[in-house]
Amino acid sequence: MIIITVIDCPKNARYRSVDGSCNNLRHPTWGQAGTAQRRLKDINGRPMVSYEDGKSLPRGFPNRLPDPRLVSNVASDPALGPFNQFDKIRTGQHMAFGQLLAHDFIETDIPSGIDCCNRSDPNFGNPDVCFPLDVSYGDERFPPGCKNFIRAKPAKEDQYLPSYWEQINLLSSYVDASFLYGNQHNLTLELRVPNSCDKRNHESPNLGLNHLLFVREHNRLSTQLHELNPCWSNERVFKKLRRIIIAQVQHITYNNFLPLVVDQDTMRQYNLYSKPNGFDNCYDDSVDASCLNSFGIAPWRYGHSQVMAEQSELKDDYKTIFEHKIEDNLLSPYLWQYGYGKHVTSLSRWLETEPALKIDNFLVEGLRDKLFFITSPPGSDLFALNIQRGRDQGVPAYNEWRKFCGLQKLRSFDDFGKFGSNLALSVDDVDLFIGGLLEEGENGSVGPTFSCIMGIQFQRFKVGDRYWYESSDPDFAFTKDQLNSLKSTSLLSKIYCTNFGLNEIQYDIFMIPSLKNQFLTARAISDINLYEWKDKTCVYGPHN
Ligand code: HEM
Ligand SMILES: [Ca+2]
Repeated sequence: MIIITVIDCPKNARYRSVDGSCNNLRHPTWGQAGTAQRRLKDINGRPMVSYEDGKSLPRGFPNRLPDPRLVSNVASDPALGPFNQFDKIRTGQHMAFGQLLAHDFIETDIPSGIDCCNRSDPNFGNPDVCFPLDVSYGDERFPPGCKNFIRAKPAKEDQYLPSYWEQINLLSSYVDASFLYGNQHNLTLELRVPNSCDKRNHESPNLGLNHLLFVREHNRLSTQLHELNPCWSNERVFKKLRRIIIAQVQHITYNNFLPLVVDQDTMRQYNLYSKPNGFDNCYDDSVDASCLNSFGIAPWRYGHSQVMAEQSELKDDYKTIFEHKIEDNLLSPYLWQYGYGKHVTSLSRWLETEPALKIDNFLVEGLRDKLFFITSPPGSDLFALNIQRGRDQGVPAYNEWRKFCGLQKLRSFDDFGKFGSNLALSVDDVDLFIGGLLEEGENGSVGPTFSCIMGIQFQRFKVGDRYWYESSDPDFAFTKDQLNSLKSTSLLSKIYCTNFGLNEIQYDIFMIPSLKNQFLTARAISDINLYEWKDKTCVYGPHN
């Protein structure tokens, strides 16, 4: 549980807080872990919210809308394929980094240990807590009837709360590598080591691997920085390095990763690229960087459709593959921990070169039929969960978002092509998750509705972050040389090959190796130059 305390912010803090508090000095809780998610407002200033009773009951409650498992079945009919196509550009590591980022900015607070299908559970039938699925007869995987679904908790103690329910984000919303440094103040300060303490990091092997990547990067640079500055205390090295790693994550996210998620118009319209050189004082303290409910519920779940059917190993000849099915390896660190981590390199090779699946309306069997089936048989359906969660959190239907984004509403089911009217009873009821995924974007990116919501969110993460890495604020800025050095060397391929022991790697790890994105030796890609952080007055150590 996260406890929000009343905050008296230090005025000239040199480092961002662990939980995101005091980033915004006028609104110290904006973006803070444990606060409410936010809603977008339409052009008339009305919040984008849609509860059945206008306050808290899920959209469509109790059964005005088709059951989400049914929608999932309809939208995933292989006859409507092609099914499970590979992406022509993006790698598995593109998928994996998207999940890592999700674990940087959003984790909705959802209670556990409640069985909404069990009459003797005290919450049985309580619509504030339970919103179970109702699986139809004839489902090929799950028994008919009640299937557990626990509602996200409403936020209670937040000064910004409206009259309807908002849900809680347990993480700091800022892009601040909190997947690595955590979201709770005392934990990080006590350990003074990156603790990779996001409790979901075993969800999939690709995720655990990426956590490991940044733990190793922190530890590698920490030794170097200490050698350069022997008189620095451990705490000083830790804090400086945390700032450096956050800058790397911000730079990579905005300049290499996002351009492969949203279209180029969105990148430009929302000013998402960094300046090629020097500072950018884009900070605006009227911008709230807190995560938007609508963003976490559907657009940023686009990555579920990229997840491949396997999480495999590629040996050093880059040909021999040892396949591991994804459903057999969820909620388990086994793949990257067994044999004392000896298989990390081969797993990393596979993620780096294997194409991700195309961003579309299909999820692999391991997620749609067999999600967590080993730990909680017979498992679940992530597609259906995403739809139900959108309804649970009062997120309006797809057409409302088309309108919000200035796009034409779809008028009839013919506009959905082959899927027809099985998605909902009215075209205005189609859920955002499915409507958004049925759109196609340029070069395989997400379509215009998801791009629009993501554009707004990533602009807020950037201009609403006082500690944004390009800032020249004298309290905490990098020097111009440090910043330029970070901009020219922050490349995930370098971090990846250095920490996973690869001798060569393609220049842009988010894109499949090709003539334009060739393999280079690890040495050919520049590493971060920590000499820029050498304190010339510091020769002996360790003192302070
Ligand atoms: C690799 C396998 C993955 C698994 C097994 C997985 C599983 C899950 C599960 C079980 C949930 C909670 C569903 C609910 O009850 O609402 C979830 C939520 C979510 N996932 Fe994934 N996911 C995976 C990959 C990804 C990827 C690649 C992305 C993005 C690129 C992503 C983004 C999200 C987001 C944004 C949420 C909502 C988080 C929240 O609000 O708490 N996931 N995922
Ligand atoms: Ca964060």
